Amino acid sequence: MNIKLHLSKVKNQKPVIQITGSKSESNRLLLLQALYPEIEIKNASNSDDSKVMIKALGSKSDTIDVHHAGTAMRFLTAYFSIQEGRSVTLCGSSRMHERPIQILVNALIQLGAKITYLENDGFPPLKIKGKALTKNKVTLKAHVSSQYISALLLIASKLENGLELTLEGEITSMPYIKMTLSLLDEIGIKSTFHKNRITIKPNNQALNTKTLTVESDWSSASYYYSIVALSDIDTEIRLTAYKARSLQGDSVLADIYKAFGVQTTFKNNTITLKKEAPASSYIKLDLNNSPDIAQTIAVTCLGLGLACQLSGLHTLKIKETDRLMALKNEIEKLGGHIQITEDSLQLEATNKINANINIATYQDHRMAMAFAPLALKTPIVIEEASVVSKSYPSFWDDLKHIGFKISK
Ligand SMILES: O=C(O)C1=C[C@@H](OP(=O)(O)O)[C@@H](O)[C@H](O)C1
Ligand SMILES: C=C(OP(=O)(O)O)C(=O)O
Repeated sequence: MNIKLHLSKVKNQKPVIQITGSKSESNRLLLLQALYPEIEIKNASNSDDSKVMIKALGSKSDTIDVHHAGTAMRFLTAYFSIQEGRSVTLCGSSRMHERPIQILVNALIQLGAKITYLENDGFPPLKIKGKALTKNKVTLKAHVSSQYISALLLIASKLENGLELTLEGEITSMPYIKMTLSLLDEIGIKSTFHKNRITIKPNNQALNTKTLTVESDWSSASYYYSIVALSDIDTEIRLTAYKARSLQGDSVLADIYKAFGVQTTFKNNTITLKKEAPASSYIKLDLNNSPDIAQTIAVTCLGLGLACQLSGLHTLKIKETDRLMALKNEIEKLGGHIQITEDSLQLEATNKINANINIATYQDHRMAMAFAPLALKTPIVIEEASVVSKSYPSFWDDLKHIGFKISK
């Protein structure tokens, strides 16, 4: 369903929004909980991707459908590879069947796993016959998706001889690898990461019972950073529940949005975003470590009429959609001038945004959420608005709470 958005001003009572738990942290902890039931999880994400993960891990079926959830696809491929005696078909949405998985599958096969492709080589759906994996050394190309690496790390302590993983080439989305290692550390599984080699010892004993509280999702916070950046000086929005030391790479937003005049303060698990100054005139960023906020930042720049140069975007083409192409199409409809390459985008400064444009969302939650803040500049229509549930089901309700007018 399409929705029309309009917002003249954020409601001025300093609204507080409770954001659901990080889907990245949740999907890691859910998998670890399946391996180590001693773990208790608080503030887990209510996203579709986490619901898919919960359902898959609890399912006895021989066919598991992960829909659009990349983390579920990659993490469960590793998980089912070590479920001895179990045979499953792991499939997803039509887009999931276009998202590459060969690097992970090859690594698991090197460790002894039995995995075959049911349609196209290198892509889901997969047939996985679970067995004990006894080999422990594997080398993997690290520039395509960090999810392959996290998938192996999550099961590493359950491999008979642990894991010695060598990463080849430039490492993409590094904070997500560090998040995986930090969560393992929190539950008592130690690792070493020297140069390009990660080592984890086997652990087949029960862990000490442990409750972990998932921090709220920083990628979801990005849309509020954009809203505040596009608002008048002194506009404030509060978001909860965040931690002083985040495991999420997208917490870099607090630094990045200073250039847009947005200051972040942290108090009692709440962050306050406040527009304090005009934005800089030009934005140049390498987003290799935080690819999920690229769309948000590009649209903030468009809304503020700023030129920007974003690099490190080579993974965007294999996400929920080809995000570079999708951004180009929709920004051009709005009257923006944008050039894209395989791994970057360049936006020219524009001072006019076309009104009442229908923004296509390409089954990508982040397309819908990234363009919504533009309603502060001009009325805008978001097509297939329900896509947001992949990571942030209450997004539209929360926008209403801060004053957005939303009509069907
Ligand atoms: O491990 C994770 O939770 C994620 C890793 C990133 O993917 P890539 O490593 O494929 O860039 C990110 O884009 C995705 O939303 C979540
Ligand atoms: C890329 C994303 O998710 P995934 O790869 O897990 O589908 C995302 O949430 O932006």
